[in-house]
Amino acid sequence: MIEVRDLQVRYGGRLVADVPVLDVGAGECVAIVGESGSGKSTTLLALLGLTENAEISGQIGVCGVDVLTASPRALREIRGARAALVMQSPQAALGPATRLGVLMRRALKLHGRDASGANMAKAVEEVLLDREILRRYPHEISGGQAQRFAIALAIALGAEVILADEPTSALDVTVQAEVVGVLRRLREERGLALLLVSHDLALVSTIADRVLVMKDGAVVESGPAAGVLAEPSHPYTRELLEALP
Ligand SMILES: Nc1ncnc2c1ncn2[C@@H]1O[C@H](COP(=O)(O)OP(=O)(O)OP(=O)(O)O)[C@@H](O)[C@H]1O
Repeated sequence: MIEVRDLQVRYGGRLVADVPVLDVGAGECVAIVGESGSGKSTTLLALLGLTENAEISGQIGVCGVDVLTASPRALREIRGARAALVMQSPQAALGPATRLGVLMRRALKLHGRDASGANMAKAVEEVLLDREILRRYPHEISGGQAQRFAIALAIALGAEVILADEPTSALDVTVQAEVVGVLRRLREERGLALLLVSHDLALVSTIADRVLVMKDGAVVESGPAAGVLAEPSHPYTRELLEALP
């Protein structure tokens, strides 16, 4: 679902992300962890061709599409429906003026998907939200509800890949556990490929198969999550682990 080779992203000549290999198959979950500024979000955005003013080299394949050479039309289909991006603060992206149900219906129609009320309610309930939320405006919901709504939208669109940036940063601990449970279930039941970006190694250890540890734009360690967490080989990974509460 995601195949990256020799990805390098530069801003003004400065290398901010250098990722030699990143693969996420259907039903797999890979996490990128690292401190603020290490290049995690840049890597995620580059996968969908969403980095502005960046110089990018290497190869990026998402859902079989070569992102760096794809037509605008192919990129729109990937970004809008097949590979969904769940941001840290999705409320800003949702805009203030339109009810969530209307937003969802528009997106579904735009991509030729099932825009029935039943399909929308099913998607919303799958992420443990009440279907009543479809009548609300974005400013009337919490950050955690907004993240779950973004995941519901991805489900309704039939996304194959979810790219999530700090998927639980806006949530309290109980809701965090619920969202992680939802993501885990989605990958098991729907074979979704998940790429998560997180500071939170504890969260990562409960859901990811593999982990990439980034520092100053470079991947300093990668491998199966259990191995990296149990026996980190890089001092930086040990530091991240020791910083856990
Ligand atoms: N549009 C941009 N123009 C110039 N530099 C940028 C741009 N976006 C990010 N950077 C720089 O790239 C580096 C990596 O940033 P990035 O947001 O990818 O890190 P991160 O690991 O995701 O951090 P955080 O956890 O805080 O989101 C930082 O030094 C940042 O200042």
